[in-house]
Parts: sequence; C-alpha cells; structure tokens
Amino acid sequence: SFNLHLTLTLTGPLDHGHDHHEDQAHHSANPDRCDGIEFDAIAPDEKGNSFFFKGDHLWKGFTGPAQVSSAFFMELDDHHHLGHVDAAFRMHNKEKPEDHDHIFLFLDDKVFSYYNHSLEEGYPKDIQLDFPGVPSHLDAAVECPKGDCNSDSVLFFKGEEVYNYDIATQSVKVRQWAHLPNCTSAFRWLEQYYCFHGHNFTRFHPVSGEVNGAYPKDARHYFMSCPKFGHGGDAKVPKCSEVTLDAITSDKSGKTYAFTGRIYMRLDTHRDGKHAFPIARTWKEVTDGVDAVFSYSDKIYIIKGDQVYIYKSAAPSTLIEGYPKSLTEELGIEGPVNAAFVCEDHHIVHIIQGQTMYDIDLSATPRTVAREAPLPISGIEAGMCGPDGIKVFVGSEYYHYETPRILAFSRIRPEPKTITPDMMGCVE
Ligand code: HEM
Repeated sequence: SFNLHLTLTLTGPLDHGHDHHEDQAHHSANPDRCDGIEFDAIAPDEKGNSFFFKGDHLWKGFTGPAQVSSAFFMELDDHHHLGHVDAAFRMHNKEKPEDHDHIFLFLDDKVFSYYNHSLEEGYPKDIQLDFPGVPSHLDAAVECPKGDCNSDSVLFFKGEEVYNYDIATQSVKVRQWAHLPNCTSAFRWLEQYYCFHGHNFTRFHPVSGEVNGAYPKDARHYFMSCPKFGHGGDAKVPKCSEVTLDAITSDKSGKTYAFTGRIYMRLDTHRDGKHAFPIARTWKEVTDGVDAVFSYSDKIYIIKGDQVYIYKSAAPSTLIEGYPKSLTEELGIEGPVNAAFVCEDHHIVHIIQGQTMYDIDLSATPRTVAREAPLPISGIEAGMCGPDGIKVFVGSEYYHYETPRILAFSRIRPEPKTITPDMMGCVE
C-alpha cells in the first residue's frame, strides 16, 4: 500500500548515490528543494497531486521532504540504470479514455504511462511509438488542452526547440522561443504555464511563448514551502464567513469564476486546488474591480459602473474591439448594477439592480428591457445560473432557485446556504 511505501522510504536507506553533482560528503542523497535545485520534471497525477522529480527522488505536493520516486512509480526501479526522469506530463485526451489523465514519464528514449500509480501494459516503450516526431532525451514536457492551445496538445522541450505535438493528428510543429530560457521542466498549474530553469521559473503563453511580467522568479517563493521564502505578502486566506462576492459567472464549458475586489478565483479547479489572481492578469483592462459579470455564447461580459467590457472567453482573453461601451448603449439600462446572469442556451440576461430584476433579450436590437420583476430578497451582490439552477449571493450566504421565474415570483424564501471551503478555498 501507499502508506507502507512511505514508511519504507522514510526509514529505509537514504543513499541511492545518483546525484552525481551533489557533494555526497556534505549532503545526504535525499535532496532538499529549499537548497535551490533544478528539477528534472514536474507533473500532476490523476488526483491533482503535483510531483516534482529530481534524480531518483521526488516531492509530492508543495510541502514535505523528498522521497524515492519508485515508492510512487514502482517500475522505475526496474530501470535503475536510467537514473532520472527527463520529462513528465499528464495527458489530456478525452477522446481516448485509455490515455486520458495518465501521467507520462520520459526516461532517455523510453516513455512510461501510469494511471493510479500503476504502469500500463505495454510500457515502457520507445517514445516515438507513442509520439512520432518527438525526440528522445527530452528536457521537459507539459500538456496543453484545447482551450489553452488550439487543440489537445503537448509541448515538448529539448534544448532551444519546442515541439508542439498535436495529440489527435500526431503532427509536430517545431518552434524556437528565443526569449524563453531553456526549460528543464514545465508545469501547467491552474491553466497557467510555467517553464522551470535552474531554481527559477518563467510563466509563458503556451501558444505564442510570450512572457509577461517580472520573470524569472525563484520557485522557492511559490511552489514549495521553504524557511525564509514565501509569497503573497500580507494576503491571507479569508474566512468563509467573511467572503463576499462582487460577481460570479459560469460559462458553457463549466468554467466558473468568482470576483471580489481586484481579485478573481476559478472555482471549478477542484483537483488542482484554488488560488486567487488579480483580475487584470486575465482581463487586462479591468483594473478596478467589477460590479457584475455574465457569460453569453463564447464571451464574457464584465460590468463596472456604467461601462461594459466584452471579452472572448477563450484564452488569452481579448477585449472585443470598440469596448468598453456604456451600459446604456450596450444593454439599454443605467448603471450601476449588482448582479447579472444568463441561463444556458437562453438569450435573456437577467440584471439585478437593488431589489428589481430586469430581463434583456440579447438576441434583439436595440436591446431594451423586456420585463421587470420585483425580487423577494434584497442585498443581492452576485448571481450565476448553471446546470443546477441559480445562485444569488447576499453577503457570505447564497440562495438557490431553480429558474429565473421562481426567483422572481416565488414568495417562499429558501433557506440561505453558507459559502464552504470546498467552494471558494476559504477557511472555516
Ligand atoms: C499551495 C499554496 C500556494 C501555491 C502553490 C501558490 C503558488 C503561486 C504561484 C505559482 C503564483 C504565481 C506566480 C506567477 O505566476 O508568477 C502565486 C501568486 C500569488 N500568490 Fe500564491 N500560492 C499558494 C498559496 C497562496 C496563499 C495562501 C496566498 C495568500 C493568501 C497566496 C498569495 C499570492 C499572491 C498575492 C500572488 C501574486 C498574484 C499576482 O500578482 O499575480 N498564495 N502563487
């Protein structure tokens, strides 16, 4: 069992003698990632645990000591001469369930496919059997699902070259991103792409390779917990009872975003954890918070004061030309508004202003208020409509309604529910 492996790892012989460059006299073979090391590979498994590989050791998650890799990926021991993992990624390929969510490890000219930490039959095999056109002795690999990339893909790194491998067609495009350091490992975390080099990392755009922001950064501040390192300054994980939202929205593909102040958080990334980022990191022009946000067709509408910003939903979010526009011009109402939502496949945006809900038909021009209804509750600050109905948020509580009609016309006030750690990554 897992626990058994862990115990063996922690109490068993530590010196595996594979860290050729380390000074064995002064360091135990158990590497310390707070020393500032260069990882060989980084990848999440099917449960969302992140594995950081170095030599024949790995770290599971963002805290804790190094452990022997074969405790988690047993068969790697049968190939001891291979010494270390060159590259790793988690496959995203829903068309092919027998590969989807498998963790692929690359060693020299071989690839290993693991699911639930067992090696799949037929592995290890030559890399080119699974990935024709991709070289052996890789430096790094990272998955790039459709939405982030144009199609489900994998980015392989070797030296100066980036191999963009299309999973369905097995075609390879070779690129050079001269401004990006040579990545010795690469990691996708909360839909952001990180190239690791030395003990630093650089965030890059997976399609253009573009780097925006102050990079490189020392990985020890962010991806591991080390004495005298850290990040986030005074920012604290809020208590759930203190969380209040300005806006919340869920798009067709189920991506759900909550907004408060100048930050936003994806709420549907259960497996890979939750982390807040500045709104302006994703929606550049929105620098001062939001009042209401809704998703419609393949766009996201952000309302602030009397302005509406419309962005393409697909990454990278780009502002549609001509926006922001005034709320009056775009929707035929005056700001400010408190909340807004569209239910799936409908063309009506429900705008909440005080204790009134206005329905505006987005398929009509010019846009005008088609209906208005007084609401049974006051103080709504955010609202969304998803497959399981409507949620409207009042302070750190929310109310659930099945349809907009029931929200507008039922005189029975449902029991409020409280925001939980599971929903928003807050603390009890
Ligand atoms: C497992 C725990 C955490 C991990 C792995 C983590 C990781 C990261 C990473 C990778 C970045 C972005 C670096 C970049 O893209 O350049 C970041 C940024 C940030 N994190 Fe965390 N973080 C964690 C917990 C926290 C906590 C608990 C807080 C405080 C509440 C926090 C506050 C911040 C802030 C303020 C930023 C800067 C955002 C920005 O300006 O882009 N983080 N974190």
